[in-house]
Amino acid sequence: MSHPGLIVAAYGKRYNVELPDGRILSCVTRGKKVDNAAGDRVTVTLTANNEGVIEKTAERTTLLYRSNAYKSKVLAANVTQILIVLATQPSFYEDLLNRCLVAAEAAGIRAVILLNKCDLPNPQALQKLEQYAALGYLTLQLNARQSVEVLKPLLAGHTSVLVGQSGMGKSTIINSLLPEARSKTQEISTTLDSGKHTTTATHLYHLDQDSAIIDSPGLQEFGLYHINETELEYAFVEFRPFIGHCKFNNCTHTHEPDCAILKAVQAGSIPPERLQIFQQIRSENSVQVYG
Ligand SMILES: Nc1nc2c(ncn2[C@@H]2O[C@H](COP(=O)(O)OP(=O)(O)OP(=O)(O)O)[C@@H](O)[C@H]2O)c(=O)[nH]1
Ligand SMILES: [Zn+2]
Repeated sequence: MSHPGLIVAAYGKRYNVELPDGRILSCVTRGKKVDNAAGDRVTVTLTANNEGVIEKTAERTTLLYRSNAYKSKVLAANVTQILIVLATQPSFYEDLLNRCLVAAEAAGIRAVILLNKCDLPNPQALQKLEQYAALGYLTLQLNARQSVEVLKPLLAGHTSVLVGQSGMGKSTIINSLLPEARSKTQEISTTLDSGKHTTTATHLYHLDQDSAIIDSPGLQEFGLYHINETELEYAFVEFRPFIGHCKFNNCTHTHEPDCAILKAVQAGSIPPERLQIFQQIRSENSVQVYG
Protein backbone atom coordinates (compact mmCIF):
# COMPACT_ATOMS: atom_id res chain seq x y z
CA MET A 1 0.00 0.00 0.00
CA SER A 2 1.38 3.43 -0.91
CA HIS A 3 1.26 6.59 1.17
CA PRO A 4 1.94 10.25 0.45
CA GLY A 5 4.84 11.65 2.45
CA LEU A 6 7.30 14.47 2.91
CA ILE A 7 11.08 14.01 3.04
CA VAL A 8 12.16 15.50 6.36
CA ALA A 9 15.76 14.28 6.32
CA ALA A 10 18.22 13.31 3.61
CA TYR A 11 21.51 11.64 4.32
CA GLY A 12 23.40 9.90 1.58
CA LYS A 13 21.09 7.43 -0.06
CA ARG A 14 18.60 7.29 2.78
CA TYR A 15 15.68 9.55 3.49
CA ASN A 16 13.36 9.98 6.44
CA VAL A 17 9.82 10.39 5.15
CA GLU A 18 7.05 11.83 7.29
CA LEU A 19 3.59 10.39 6.71
CA PRO A 20 0.39 12.43 7.18
CA ASP A 21 -0.19 10.72 10.56
CA GLY A 22 3.21 11.91 11.78
CA ARG A 23 4.97 8.57 11.52
CA ILE A 24 8.52 8.70 10.16
CA LEU A 25 9.84 6.01 7.84
CA SER A 26 13.42 5.34 6.86
CA CYS A 27 13.35 5.05 3.08
CA VAL A 28 15.48 4.31 0.07
CA THR A 29 14.70 5.07 -3.55
CA ARG A 30 13.95 2.41 -6.07
CA GLY A 31 16.88 1.56 -8.31
CA LYS A 32 19.87 3.82 -8.48
CA LYS A 33 17.98 7.08 -8.58
CA VAL A 34 19.17 9.12 -5.61
CA ASP A 35 18.32 12.69 -6.46
CA ASN A 36 15.73 13.35 -3.79
CA ALA A 37 16.04 16.04 -1.17
CA ALA A 38 14.49 17.39 1.99
CA GLY A 39 11.24 19.10 1.09
CA ASP A 40 10.32 16.59 -1.61
CA ARG A 41 6.74 15.33 -1.67
CA VAL A 42 6.85 11.62 -2.39
CA THR A 43 4.83 8.45 -2.56
CA VAL A 44 6.19 5.59 -0.48
CA THR A 45 5.46 1.91 -0.05
CA LEU A 46 5.97 0.34 3.35
CA THR A 47 8.41 -2.53 3.20
CA ALA A 48 8.88 -3.31 6.88
CA ASN A 49 8.26 -1.76 10.23
CA ASN A 50 9.39 1.89 9.97
CA GLU A 51 10.85 1.31 6.52
CA GLY A 52 9.77 2.10 3.02
CA VAL A 53 10.68 2.66 -0.60
CA ILE A 54 10.17 5.95 -2.42
CA GLU A 55 8.15 5.13 -5.51
CA LYS A 56 7.44 8.55 -6.91
CA THR A 57 8.47 12.15 -6.44
CA ALA A 58 5.90 14.87 -7.04
CA GLU A 59 6.83 17.64 -9.42
CA ARG A 60 8.76 20.31 -7.54
CA THR A 61 7.78 23.96 -7.43
CA THR A 62 11.43 24.88 -6.90
CA LEU A 63 14.67 22.95 -6.76
CA LEU A 64 17.91 24.18 -5.33
CA TYR A 65 21.07 22.40 -6.32
CA ARG A 66 24.75 22.71 -6.81
CA SER A 67 26.91 20.93 -9.32
CA ASN A 68 30.32 20.56 -10.81
CA ALA A 69 31.35 19.03 -14.12
CA TYR A 70 30.90 15.53 -12.77
CA LYS A 71 27.85 15.47 -10.57
CA SER A 72 25.04 17.52 -9.18
CA LYS A 73 23.54 17.45 -5.74
CA VAL A 74 20.03 18.48 -4.87
CA LEU A 75 20.09 20.62 -1.74
CA ALA A 76 16.41 21.18 -1.08
CA ALA A 77 13.09 20.91 -2.88
CA ASN A 78 9.97 23.08 -2.84
CA VAL A 79 11.53 25.86 -0.80
CA THR A 80 10.13 29.35 -1.18
CA GLN A 81 13.08 31.25 0.24
CA ILE A 82 16.76 30.82 0.93
CA LEU A 83 18.32 32.33 4.02
CA ILE A 84 22.03 32.89 3.57
CA VAL A 85 23.74 33.08 6.93
CA LEU A 86 26.85 35.25 7.23
CA ALA A 87 28.60 36.37 10.38
CA THR A 88 30.74 39.26 11.53
CA GLN A 89 33.25 36.60 12.67
CA PRO A 90 34.87 34.48 11.32
CA SER A 91 34.98 36.38 8.05
CA PHE A 92 32.72 35.03 5.34
CA TYR A 93 33.52 34.17 1.75
CA GLU A 94 31.86 36.66 -0.53
CA ASP A 95 32.31 34.19 -3.35
CA LEU A 96 30.09 31.67 -1.56
CA LEU A 97 27.48 34.32 -0.78
CA ASN A 98 27.31 35.22 -4.45
CA ARG A 99 27.05 31.63 -5.54
CA CYS A 100 24.12 31.17 -3.18
CA LEU A 101 22.50 34.28 -4.65
CA VAL A 102 23.03 33.01 -8.19
CA ALA A 103 21.56 29.60 -7.29
CA ALA A 104 18.55 31.31 -5.71
CA GLU A 105 17.96 33.59 -8.71
CA ALA A 106 18.32 30.71 -11.16
CA ALA A 107 15.84 28.62 -9.16
CA GLY A 108 13.42 31.54 -8.80
CA ILE A 109 13.65 31.57 -5.02
CA ARG A 110 13.71 34.70 -2.88
CA ALA A 111 17.07 35.20 -1.15
CA VAL A 112 17.46 36.82 2.26
CA ILE A 113 20.88 37.66 3.67
CA LEU A 114 21.33 37.35 7.43
CA LEU A 115 24.36 38.85 9.11
CA ASN A 116 24.70 37.00 12.40
CA LYS A 117 26.84 37.75 15.46
CA CYS A 118 26.10 41.46 15.24
CA ASP A 119 27.02 41.69 18.93
CA LEU A 120 30.61 41.43 17.66
CA PRO A 121 31.21 44.67 15.79
CA ASN A 122 32.59 44.51 12.28
CA PRO A 123 32.07 47.67 10.22
CA GLN A 124 33.38 46.01 7.07
CA ALA A 125 30.84 43.21 7.24
CA LEU A 126 28.07 45.77 7.76
CA GLN A 127 29.28 47.74 4.78
CA LYS A 128 29.22 44.59 2.67
CA LEU A 129 25.70 43.88 3.85
CA GLU A 130 24.64 47.35 2.73
CA GLN A 131 26.13 46.73 -0.68
CA TYR A 132 23.84 43.72 -1.11
CA ALA A 133 20.87 45.63 0.26
CA ALA A 134 21.56 48.21 -2.46
CA LEU A 135 21.24 45.45 -5.06
CA GLY A 136 17.73 44.90 -3.77
CA TYR A 137 18.26 41.94 -1.44
CA LEU A 138 16.47 41.77 1.85
CA THR A 139 19.12 41.88 4.57
CA LEU A 140 18.85 41.47 8.30
CA GLN A 141 21.18 41.86 11.26
CA LEU A 142 21.01 39.18 13.88
CA ASN A 143 22.40 38.13 17.22
CA ALA A 144 21.17 34.57 17.24
CA ARG A 145 22.67 33.77 20.62
CA GLN A 146 20.43 36.40 22.17
CA SER A 147 17.25 36.22 20.08
CA VAL A 148 15.86 35.22 16.71
CA GLU A 149 12.54 37.06 17.13
CA VAL A 150 13.31 39.36 14.18
CA LEU A 151 13.40 36.31 11.93
CA LYS A 152 9.96 35.00 12.78
CA PRO A 153 7.80 37.30 10.62
CA LEU A 154 10.08 36.49 7.72
CA LEU A 155 9.60 32.76 8.11
CA ALA A 156 5.82 32.75 8.37
CA GLY A 157 4.15 30.93 5.49
CA HIS A 158 7.47 29.94 3.91
CA THR A 159 9.53 26.84 3.51
CA SER A 160 12.96 28.34 4.05
CA VAL A 161 16.37 26.76 3.63
CA LEU A 162 19.30 27.91 5.74
CA VAL A 163 22.65 27.87 3.96
CA GLY A 164 26.05 29.14 4.91
CA GLN A 165 29.61 28.34 5.71
CA SER A 166 30.44 26.39 8.79
CA GLY A 167 30.52 28.44 11.99
CA MET A 168 28.20 31.25 10.91
CA GLY A 169 25.52 30.20 13.41
CA LYS A 170 23.02 28.03 11.54
CA SER A 171 22.69 25.56 14.40
CA THR A 172 22.28 28.38 16.89
CA ILE A 173 19.44 29.78 14.78
CA ILE A 174 17.69 26.40 14.50
CA ASN A 175 18.10 25.64 18.20
CA SER A 176 16.74 29.00 19.12
CA LEU A 177 13.73 28.69 16.77
CA LEU A 178 13.05 25.10 17.78
CA PRO A 179 14.56 24.20 21.13
CA GLU A 180 13.04 20.72 20.91
CA ALA A 181 14.01 19.98 17.32
CA ARG A 182 17.49 18.61 17.77
CA SER A 183 16.68 16.18 20.54
CA LYS A 184 13.58 15.00 18.72
CA THR A 185 15.64 14.43 15.56
CA GLN A 186 18.19 12.54 17.61
CA GLU A 187 15.45 10.37 19.03
CA ILE A 188 13.98 9.55 15.61
CA SER A 189 17.42 8.86 14.21
CA THR A 190 18.19 6.44 17.01
CA THR A 191 14.93 4.61 16.38
CA LEU A 192 15.61 4.44 12.67
CA ASP A 193 19.27 3.64 13.19
CA SER A 194 20.47 6.66 11.25
CA GLY A 195 22.02 8.39 14.26
CA LYS A 196 25.54 8.43 12.90
CA HIS A 197 24.41 10.50 9.93
CA THR A 198 22.56 13.24 11.77
CA THR A 199 25.30 15.85 11.57
CA THR A 200 25.79 15.51 7.82
CA ALA A 201 22.11 15.25 7.02
CA THR A 202 19.79 17.91 5.72
CA HIS A 203 16.73 18.25 7.96
CA LEU A 204 13.33 19.80 7.52
CA TYR A 205 11.67 21.13 10.69
CA HIS A 206 8.07 22.24 10.92
CA LEU A 207 7.69 25.69 12.48
CA ASP A 208 3.90 25.63 12.33
CA GLN A 209 1.15 24.33 10.06
CA ASP A 210 2.35 26.24 7.00
CA SER A 211 5.95 27.14 7.74
CA ALA A 212 9.06 25.00 7.77
CA ILE A 213 12.79 25.44 7.81
CA ILE A 214 15.44 23.24 6.23
CA ASP A 215 18.88 23.09 7.77
CA SER A 216 21.72 22.02 5.50
CA PRO A 217 25.25 21.10 6.55
CA GLY A 218 27.86 23.85 6.28
CA LEU A 219 28.74 24.58 2.66
CA GLN A 220 32.35 24.71 1.55
CA GLU A 221 31.86 25.05 -2.16
CA PHE A 222 28.99 25.78 -4.43
CA GLY A 223 29.49 24.83 -8.06
CA LEU A 224 26.95 26.16 -10.51
CA TYR A 225 27.76 24.06 -13.49
CA HIS A 226 24.09 23.51 -14.27
CA ILE A 227 23.52 27.18 -14.98
CA ASN A 228 23.98 28.27 -18.58
CA GLU A 229 25.51 31.55 -19.65
CA THR A 230 22.27 33.43 -20.21
CA GLU A 231 20.85 32.25 -16.88
CA LEU A 232 24.08 33.29 -15.23
CA GLU A 233 23.85 36.82 -16.60
CA TYR A 234 20.27 37.18 -15.42
CA ALA A 235 21.17 35.74 -12.01
CA PHE A 236 23.24 38.87 -11.39
CA VAL A 237 20.25 41.12 -10.82
CA GLU A 238 22.03 44.42 -11.43
CA PHE A 239 23.24 43.18 -14.87
CA ARG A 240 19.71 42.88 -16.17
CA PRO A 241 19.18 46.43 -17.49
CA PHE A 242 22.41 46.11 -19.51
CA ILE A 243 21.98 42.64 -21.00
CA GLY A 244 21.61 42.80 -24.76
CA HIS A 245 23.16 46.25 -25.01
CA CYS A 246 26.73 45.19 -25.77
CA LYS A 247 28.10 45.81 -29.26
CA PHE A 248 28.68 42.11 -29.86
CA ASN A 249 25.89 39.74 -29.05
CA ASN A 250 28.36 37.07 -27.95
CA CYS A 251 30.17 39.56 -25.73
CA THR A 252 32.07 37.96 -22.83
CA HIS A 253 32.20 41.27 -20.92
CA THR A 254 35.95 40.94 -20.45
CA HIS A 255 37.68 43.20 -22.99
CA GLU A 256 35.25 43.98 -25.82
CA PRO A 257 34.71 47.54 -27.02
CA ASP A 258 31.30 49.02 -26.29
CA CYS A 259 30.51 46.43 -23.64
CA ALA A 260 27.45 47.63 -21.72
CA ILE A 261 28.39 45.58 -18.65
CA LEU A 262 31.95 46.94 -18.46
CA LYS A 263 30.59 50.47 -18.92
CA ALA A 264 28.12 49.87 -16.10
CA VAL A 265 30.99 48.78 -13.85
CA GLN A 266 32.85 51.96 -14.73
CA ALA A 267 29.78 54.04 -14.05
CA GLY A 268 29.35 52.40 -10.65
CA SER A 269 26.09 50.59 -11.46
CA ILE A 270 27.70 47.16 -11.10
CA PRO A 271 30.13 46.47 -8.24
CA PRO A 272 33.48 45.28 -9.68
CA GLU A 273 33.55 42.31 -7.27
CA ARG A 274 30.32 41.06 -8.75
CA LEU A 275 31.67 41.16 -12.31
CA GLN A 276 34.74 39.31 -11.06
CA ILE A 277 32.63 36.57 -9.50
CA PHE A 278 30.51 36.37 -12.63
CA GLN A 279 33.67 35.85 -14.70
CA GLN A 280 34.94 33.22 -12.27
CA ILE A 281 31.72 31.16 -12.46
CA ARG A 282 31.54 31.67 -16.20
CA SER A 283 35.06 30.36 -16.75
CA GLU A 284 34.45 27.31 -14.54
CA ASN A 285 31.31 26.50 -16.48
CA SER A 286 32.89 26.83 -19.90
CA VAL A 287 35.58 24.24 -19.17
CA GLN A 288 34.80 21.30 -21.40
CA VAL A 289 34.86 17.88 -19.82
CA TYR A 290 35.07 14.80 -22.03
CA GLY A 291 34.43 11.19 -21.17
N1 LIG B 1 28.86 36.19 19.61
C1 LIG B 1 27.99 35.42 18.96
N2 LIG B 1 28.28 34.13 18.76
C2 LIG B 1 27.38 33.37 18.11
C3 LIG B 1 26.15 33.90 17.64
N3 LIG B 1 25.49 32.91 17.01
C4 LIG B 1 26.26 31.80 17.08
N4 LIG B 1 27.41 32.07 17.75
C5 LIG B 1 28.52 31.14 18.06
O1 LIG B 1 29.21 30.80 16.86
C6 LIG B 1 29.69 29.47 16.90
C7 LIG B 1 29.20 28.69 15.68
O2 LIG B 1 27.79 28.60 15.73
P1 LIG B 1 26.97 27.36 15.13
O3 LIG B 1 25.54 27.65 15.33
O4 LIG B 1 27.52 26.10 15.67
O5 LIG B 1 27.38 27.48 13.59
P2 LIG B 1 26.92 26.62 12.34
O6 LIG B 1 26.69 27.56 11.23
O7 LIG B 1 25.81 25.71 12.70
O8 LIG B 1 28.20 25.78 12.04
P3 LIG B 1 28.32 24.28 11.47
O9 LIG B 1 27.60 23.39 12.44
O10 LIG B 1 29.80 24.05 11.44
O11 LIG B 1 27.70 24.30 10.10
C8 LIG B 1 29.17 28.89 18.23
O12 LIG B 1 30.22 28.96 19.16
C9 LIG B 1 28.03 29.83 18.59
O13 LIG B 1 27.82 29.89 19.98
C10 LIG B 1 25.89 35.29 17.86
O14 LIG B 1 24.85 35.85 17.48
N5 LIG B 1 26.84 35.99 18.53
ZN1 LIG C 1 29.58 42.91 -22.80
